[in-house]
Amino acid sequence: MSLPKAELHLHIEGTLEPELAFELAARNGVTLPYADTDALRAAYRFEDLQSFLNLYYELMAVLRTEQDFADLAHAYLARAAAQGVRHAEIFFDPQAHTARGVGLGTVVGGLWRALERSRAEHGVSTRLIMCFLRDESAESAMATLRAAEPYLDRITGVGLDSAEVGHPPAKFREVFDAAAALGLRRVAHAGEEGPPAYITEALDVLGVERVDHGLRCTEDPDLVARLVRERVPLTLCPLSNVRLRTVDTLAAHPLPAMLDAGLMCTLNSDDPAYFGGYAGDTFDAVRRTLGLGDERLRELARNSFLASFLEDDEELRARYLAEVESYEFR
Ligand code: HPA
Ligand SMILES: [Zn+2]
Repeated sequence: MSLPKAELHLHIEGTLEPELAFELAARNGVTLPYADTDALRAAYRFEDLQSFLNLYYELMAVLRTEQDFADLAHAYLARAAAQGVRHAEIFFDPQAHTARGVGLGTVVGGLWRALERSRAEHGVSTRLIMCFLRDESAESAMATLRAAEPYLDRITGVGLDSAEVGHPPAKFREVFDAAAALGLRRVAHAGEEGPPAYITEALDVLGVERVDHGLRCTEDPDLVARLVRERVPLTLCPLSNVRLRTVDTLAAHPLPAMLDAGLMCTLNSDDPAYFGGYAGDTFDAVRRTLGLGDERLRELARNSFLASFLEDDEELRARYLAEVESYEFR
C-alpha cells in the first residue's frame, strides 16, 4: 500500500535478503552454511524470538566493509520508498558487529553513505537509532555508548533489543541516563515476549518516548489506561509477531482491539527480510486479514509521523501529515 507512512521499528540487519547475503558472502570470502538462497529461506521457520535471533546474528557474518553496510541500507531504502515509506528511523546493533571485529566507524560510516543520499535518491528522510543488546552486559552497553561519541552527530537515539525475557529494562538504567545526558532520544523493545511490567519499567526507569512492540500491555488494563492517557506510541510489528509465534495467527492479532482502546499504535516491519513483508505489505496484510477500514489505516499512518523524531524538522512532519490526510484509498 502506497499510503505515506513512517517506519519507526526496523532493524537494518533484518533487511538482509538471502540474495544480498550470498552476494556479500562471495565478495568477502565468507562461507555460509546454506547451499543457496532457497536453502537459506527454508531456514526461516522460527519457534520464538531466540530461534530467529540465532539466524539473524549468524547471517551478519557477511557484513564486513563500509560498502556492505551502504549496500544493505540502500537496498532497504529503495524497497521502503516503493511501499510508501517517507521517513525511516532505522535501528542498528553495533555490538553484533564490533564483537566480530567490525569497527563502529565502519558500520556508521557505511549506513550513513546510504542515508545521507536517501532524501535525494529515494525521497525518504531518515534517522539512526543505536540499539544495545540486552542479553549483553550493562558495561558493554556503556562502552558502546562511549565508543559512539565521535558519531553522535549521525545518531538520533538509543534503543534496546535482542533476547528480552530475563533482561529487564532496569539493567540499563545507567546507560539510558547517560544517553539522555548526551541529548539522545530513547526507545526500548518491551512487552514482545517479556511481561507488561517490562513496559512500565521501560517508561519509568529508562524514560523511553516510544515502546517497541509493547504488545503484551493488553494483559494489564491499568497499563493500557496509562498508555492511552499518556499517548505513548507503540511500534507494533504484526508480521513479526506471527512469525515469532507471539500471536497464533494474523487474524488473532489484537491490533483492532488496541486501536479501539485508544492506544497510539503504529505499524512496522521489524525484520522484513525474515518476516515476510515490508511496511506496505504489512498495511496490506492487516487491511486484508484484520478488516481495518480506511480511516483506521490513515490513523496508523498519521500516528507514525506524530510519533517520529522529527522535532528538528516540523515543516517536514507537517508536509508528511498533510499527505496522509489527502491520501485517497483505492
Ligand atoms: O523483534 C526483535 N526483538 C528483539 N530483538 C530484535 N532484534 C532484531 N529484531 C528483534
Ligand atoms: Zn524489533
